[in-house]
Amino acid sequence: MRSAKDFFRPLAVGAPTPPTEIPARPSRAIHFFDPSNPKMAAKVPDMVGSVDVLLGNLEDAVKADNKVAAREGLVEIGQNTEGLGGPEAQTQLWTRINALDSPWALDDLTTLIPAIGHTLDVVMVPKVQGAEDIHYVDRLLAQLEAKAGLDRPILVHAILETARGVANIEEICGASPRMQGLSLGPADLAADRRMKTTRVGGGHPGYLVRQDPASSSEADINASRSVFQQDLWHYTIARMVDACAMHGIYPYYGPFGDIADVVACEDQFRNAFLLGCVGTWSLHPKQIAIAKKVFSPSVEDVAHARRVVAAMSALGGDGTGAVMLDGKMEDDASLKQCLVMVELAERLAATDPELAELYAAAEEG
Ligand SMILES: CC(C)(COP(=O)(O)OP(=O)(O)OC[C@H]1O[C@@H](n2cnc3c(N)ncnc32)[C@H](O)[C@@H]1OP(=O)(O)O)[C@@H](O)C(=O)NCCC(=O)NCCSC(=O)C[C@H](O)C(=O)O
Ligand SMILES: [Mg+2]
Repeated sequence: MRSAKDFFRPLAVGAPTPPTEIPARPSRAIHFFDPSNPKMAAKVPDMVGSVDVLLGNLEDAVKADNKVAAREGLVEIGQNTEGLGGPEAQTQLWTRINALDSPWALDDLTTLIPAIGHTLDVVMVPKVQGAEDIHYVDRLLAQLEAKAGLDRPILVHAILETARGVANIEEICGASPRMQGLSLGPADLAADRRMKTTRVGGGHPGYLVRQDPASSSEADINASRSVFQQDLWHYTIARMVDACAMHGIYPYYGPFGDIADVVACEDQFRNAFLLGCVGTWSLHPKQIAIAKKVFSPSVEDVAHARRVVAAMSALGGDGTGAVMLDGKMEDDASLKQCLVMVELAERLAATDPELAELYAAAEEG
């Protein structure tokens, strides 16, 4: 275990100082593209400015024969795309490297950091099993940053895709000051857990609770009864939210593979938003708008939150006391929730003019 005094010291001579806080940059949609796919790569410049994060995916969904082309394609994009990546950019540049036990992960990092380390904001690491995986990436990044002369640390994001990773979730989140967040990897996680599903994220019609029968007679048991589909991912997302909040980092949903079902996609994203996630992955251009809508607080919620803040301020501004608003009691605890909402809205509005206009109109109206 590292001593508390060493925790914020660089892990290599000449590497940038690790961050003491992870900036809350907008990251509602982490849009995945395959840099070896010319059609997808061609769309990247037009997406800059309108999506919070563009992620060059090097891992699953990229064919083995294209691994080198994907890495080189990402270098080309990172070096030549105006406005993409870096601390001031509206659109961050992330990558998902190959798994640490694969033949490609080492070359991914040793190629990308010298070539585009100055614009690369976050490295997403798949199939993280425990703190040891983060420690390995942490040290290697420090060495590569020092060698490349970078002046800011690249952050690390872990995907939860194994039962061991979920069991070690708190130690993963706290393994390095570089840890930026966690995403759910529902497809790999389902396989590792031996869940009996075949989907990439989302619900399952068989995972349900049925209304009690009117009586224990055979007729009533076989009668039609309401069923309520449950969320397969609730437990894991809730664990992620708590572990991330405890460590001051950010939880994200992950992939929703049924690209055609935009309605269920929105529902699944909203569940994650309500539980505390700050964003999700987008696999197809049409999922970007869904993610941006869901992970931005609604105009109605922001308007209500502002009213609570104003009512509690009128009471003295120190959070003590209680008021009635629309028949409901508001106090310090609801004020704190409302401040989460208002602060998120302000942060998003600062980089999203459309949203800024909507929130401003609600304030005036
Ligand atoms: C899912 C797709 C294979 C669908 O592609 P396609 O059939 O080409 O869709 P469309 O014909 O509707 O595409 C319309 C045009 O848009 C371009 N396109 C498609 N997707 C993207 C994209 N992500 N970024 C940019 N541009 C995109 C198409 O090229 C078409 O262009 P044009 O012909 O010029 O009009 C495809 O969307 C895709 O591969 N998406 C990414 C998949 C991915 O990244 N998967 C990995 C993440 S999920 C995962 O790994 C699981 C996880 O780890 C876990 O364990 O749970
Ligand atoms: Mg996966």
